[in-house]
Amino acid sequence: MNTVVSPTLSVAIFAAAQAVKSVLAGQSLTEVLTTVPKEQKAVVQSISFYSMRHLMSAQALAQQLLSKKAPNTLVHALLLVGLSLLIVPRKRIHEDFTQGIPFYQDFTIVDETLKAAQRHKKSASFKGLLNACLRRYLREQDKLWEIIDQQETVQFDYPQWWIDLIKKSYPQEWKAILRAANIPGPLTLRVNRRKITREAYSAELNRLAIAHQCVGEDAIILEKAVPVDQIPFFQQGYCAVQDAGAQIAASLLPLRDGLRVLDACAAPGGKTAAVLERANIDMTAIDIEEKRLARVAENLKHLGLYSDKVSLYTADATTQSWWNGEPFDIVMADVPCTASGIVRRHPDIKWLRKESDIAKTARLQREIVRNLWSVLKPGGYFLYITCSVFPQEGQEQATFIEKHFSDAIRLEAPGQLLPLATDQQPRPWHDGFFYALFRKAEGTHV
Ligand SMILES: C[S@@+](CC[C@H](N)C(=O)[O-])C[C@H]1O[C@@H](n2cnc3c(N)ncnc32)[C@H](O)[C@@H]1O
Repeated sequence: MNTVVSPTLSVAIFAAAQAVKSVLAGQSLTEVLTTVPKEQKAVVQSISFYSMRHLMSAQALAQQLLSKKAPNTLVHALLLVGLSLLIVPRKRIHEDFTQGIPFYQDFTIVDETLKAAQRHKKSASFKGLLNACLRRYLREQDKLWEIIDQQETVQFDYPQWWIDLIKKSYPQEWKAILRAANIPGPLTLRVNRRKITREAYSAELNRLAIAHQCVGEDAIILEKAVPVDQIPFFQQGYCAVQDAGAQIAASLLPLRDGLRVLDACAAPGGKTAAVLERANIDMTAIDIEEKRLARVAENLKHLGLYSDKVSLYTADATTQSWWNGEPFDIVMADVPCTASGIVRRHPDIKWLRKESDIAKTARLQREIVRNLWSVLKPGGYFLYITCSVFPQEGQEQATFIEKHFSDAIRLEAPGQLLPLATDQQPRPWHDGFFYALFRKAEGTHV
């Protein structure tokens, strides 16, 4: 095992501020974090994720503290990161779930943020301003919170349009849905049933005194997250990391050896692999992004699931250029969506999405579904999936499929899976997903 030397806090704060700045300019945090040196990754990720989770609060405080606009985006981002570390004790929902976000003394946070500012000429000359803002926050925090805490956006740390939409869609559960997504998701494994049974893997974890919980058919939730290289038998392909909600896909399909299955939006291949673990099927997996599709191949190889029965194509699921004309027994359409159901694992989504994106993705989803319905055999199964909690991408699309295709028969499936935070279960065991399953009536023509 490699020993990773932790960077100093100021280095981590500086890198986290760069990451926050990039997200505010529209870049995905996952993408930004790939450029962070390995030895800094864990701490930079934990600080930038925390800042993303509580960005609305930090922004509202920054607005109170600055008499005018921040001099530049780097200084603004440093202020947001410094403030988000200072508000940890106020925002802490449950001791165990802060996962890696350490408590620092207030004076340490201020000093290290100022040292971070010194790392770049654009921020070095504004150390005085940062110092004044952070110290004023410490002096006047009760008064400041009294002013900003009236705002729903601050109470929940979401943009107002998002809060309004969740409130309208789920009048009973809206608060629990919003709160759940601000708590980091657990590390969940899917046991590769080709290599070991879930029971045997669980027994192995018990032997190693690794606390865990078995959920669903193949999932194991580890009580404490660890780096993947410390997951027992991960390197040998005995398990993969996959949210328990995502694992439901394979369990809904009537899989058996010899069937022709299409995974239409496959990358990085989590559901492709889960399906291949269950039966010797003839798998066609496509994805529009070449780089992401390459990860499907890597992941299948790692799990020992890659064979000549697997065909991978970089292709657009709204076209049929990739198709050899032979219809599929099963089509799995894990369509592109706003990803509003996986915010706890990707907190930048809250700030990257715009309300207008929902209609755009919903249009693309319908285009993909229209195209894929025609590659399905009569009598075949069609599984529509999104990792969204917005009904426009879930329930409304399922209703569209039922109405638009006269040969579509809707079958039993979970529908909208909501991750809800309750006092008993502050951290839900799955992300937000939508599943609708259809059968194409027999006697229809492709
Ligand atoms: C929700 S992710 C799929 C996750 C994957 N099924 C899994 O379980 O690992 C959606 C995928 O759709 C792909 N995608 C987006 N537009 C597409 C299109 N028009 N045709 C095919 N794939 C598309 C994206 O590149 C992305 O990899």
